[in-house]
Amino acid sequence: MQMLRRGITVKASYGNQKSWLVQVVGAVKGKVPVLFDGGIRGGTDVFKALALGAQAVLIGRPAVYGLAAKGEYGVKRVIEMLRDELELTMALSGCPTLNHISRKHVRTKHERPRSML
Ligand SMILES: Cc1cc2nc3c(=O)[nH]c(=O)nc-3n(C[C@H](O)[C@H](O)[C@H](O)COP(=O)(O)O)c2cc1C
Repeated sequence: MQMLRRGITVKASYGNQKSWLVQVVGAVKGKVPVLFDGGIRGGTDVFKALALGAQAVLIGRPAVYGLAAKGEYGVKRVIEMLRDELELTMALSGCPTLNHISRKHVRTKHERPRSML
C-alpha cells in the first residue's frame, strides 16, 4: 500500500491484493480515493477492482508489453482491449455506466456460496 498526498494505492505486491483492497476501502470510508495497482490483465480485472471500491486502476506491464510489441500503437491497443472487455463485462452484468458497478457484483473467496452436501 502506498500513501499519496491525496489518495491511497493498493499494490498487488503485498500479497492478496483484493482482500487488501476491501480492507482499505472499508477503512478510508470514501475520504480519499483508493487506486488499485498490479495484476490488471483484462477488463474483468478492472470491473472487479471497481466493484470492490477502487476509484481507478493502474497498469504497468501490459502497457510495456504493448509498447515492446507494437510501439505507440501497441499501447493504444492494450488500452482499447481493456476498455472493450470492461464494456462487455459491464453489459453482461447489467451496468450501463461505471457508477452502476457496485459491491454486489462480486463475491470474495469468503463470500462464495458453499455446497450443503
Ligand atoms: C518497467 C517498470 C518499472 C517500474 N518501476 C517502478 C518503480 O520505480 N517504483 C515502483 O514503486 N514501482 C515500479 N513499477 C511497478 C509499477 O508501478 C506497478 O506497481 C506495477 O507495474 C503494476 O503491476 P502490473 O505490472 O501487474 O500492471 C514498475 C513497473 C514496470 C513495468
